Amino acid sequence: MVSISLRNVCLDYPLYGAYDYSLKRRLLGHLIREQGEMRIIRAVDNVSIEAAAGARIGLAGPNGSGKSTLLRLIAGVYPPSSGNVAIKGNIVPLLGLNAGVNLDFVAEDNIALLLRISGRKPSRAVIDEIWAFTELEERMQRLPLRMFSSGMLMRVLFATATAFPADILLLDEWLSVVDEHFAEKAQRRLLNLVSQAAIVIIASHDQPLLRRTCTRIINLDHGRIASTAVVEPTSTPPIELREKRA
Ligand SMILES: Nc1ncnc2c1ncn2[C@@H]1O[C@H](COP(=O)(O)OP(=O)(O)OP(=O)(O)O)[C@@H](O)[C@H]1O
Repeated sequence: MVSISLRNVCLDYPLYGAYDYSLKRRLLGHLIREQGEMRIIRAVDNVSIEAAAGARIGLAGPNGSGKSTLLRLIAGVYPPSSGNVAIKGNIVPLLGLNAGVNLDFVAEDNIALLLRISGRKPSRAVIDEIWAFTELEERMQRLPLRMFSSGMLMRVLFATATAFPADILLLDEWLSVVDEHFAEKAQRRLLNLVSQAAIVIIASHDQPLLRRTCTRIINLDHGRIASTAVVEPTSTPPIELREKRA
């Protein structure tokens, strides 16, 4: 059974000398280690969330309120500093560009690597199917990702991440770098993935999008859950990631 259980989870980012504004402190800091003075930012503060199959959760809140960090915790990118995270089911995290890629490796090696990380076998047929979705020239498969534009890179990463269905789908904002045509095609593929996933969590500043797509909206503030709103099922039409134009 697919589920997410976060119990009193905190995540602290260590800050390495970011607040040592004084020159004297900076110079002396190298000579005198100040014990017990590790500075941190608590990005997620005592968060508890339970989600079972069927959950569609929106994460809202101002810049820096901890939405992306919370998604990364659920994805297993970061371990919690304290508290407990228990996940059942495979996760597809769509958390932004460059996650887990090596820009010096050629595109097809990166695709193979990403597939292996998510427990899939990178067969020729799978890589070809992914490449066909990107609509990029065939020869580009053998070029390092460093040579790709951000839109091309997004195509490769998106096509790879969405090649297989997910039990749990994590989405952090969405697809601003790709051109119109690809965005439409990507949206169709994404909607398909969303409808198949048992649990979907979307972090966004777009309240109408969260209201259209989610059954529960968690508002974060300074890493804490400030409030949770249940979206009435009657006001939740079939999932649309974008506003329909009249
Ligand atoms: N790698 C990092 N190192 C140190 N602090 C970080 C790091 N990433 C985020 N933070 C801090 O953690 C807090 C939460 O950031 P996070 O990116 O999770 O917020 P967010 O709600 O997703 O913001 P936004 O809406 O702007 O994307 C912020 O105070 C931010 O400055």
